[in-house]
Amino acid sequence: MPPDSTRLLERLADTLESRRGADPSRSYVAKLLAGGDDRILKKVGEEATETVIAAMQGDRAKLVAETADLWFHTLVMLVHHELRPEDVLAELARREGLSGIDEKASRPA
Ligand SMILES: N=c1c2ncn([C@@H]3O[C@H](COP(=O)(O)OP(=O)(O)OP(=O)(O)O)[C@@H](O)[C@H]3O)c2ncn1[C@@H]1O[C@H](COP(=O)(O)O)[C@@H](O)[C@H]1O
Repeated sequence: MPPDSTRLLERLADTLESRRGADPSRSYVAKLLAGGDDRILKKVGEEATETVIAAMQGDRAKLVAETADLWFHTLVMLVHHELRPEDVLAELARREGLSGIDEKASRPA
C-alpha cells in the first residue's frame, strides 16, 4: 500500500478528475478545468511567483502555504493533461540516487 502522502495525492487527483464538467459556480476546480490551459497555466505561473517571493522574504509559514497552492495548481494542470501525480512520483523514483551532475554529464553532446 502506498504511503499516506502518496494516497493523499491520489485522492486529491481523484477529486480533481471528478470536477470535470461540474458546475463552475460551485467548484473552483471545475472553473479552472473549464478555462483550460489559459486559466490553469496562468494560475501555475502566479503561484510559482508567489512561492518565490515568500522564499525570498524568508516567511516560512507563507512559503508552506504558497507551495501548497503551487502543488495544487500543478495537480490541476496534470489532470487537465490526463496525467496523474503517480506519473511524477514514478519519475522522481526513477531519478532517486542519480546525481544531477552525473545525469547532466551523461547527456549526449
Ligand atoms: N487544495 C485545494 C486548494 N488550494 C487552493 N485552492 C484555491 O485556489 C484559489 C487560488 O488562490 P488565490 O488566492 O490565487 O485566489 P484568487 O485570487 O481568488 O483566484 P482567481 O479566482 O483569481 O483565480 C483559492 O480560491 C483557493 O481556495 C484550492 N481549492 C481546492 N483545493 C482542493 O480541491 C478540492 C476540490 O475543490 P472544489 O472543486 O472547489 O470543490 C477541495 O476539496 C480541496 O481538496
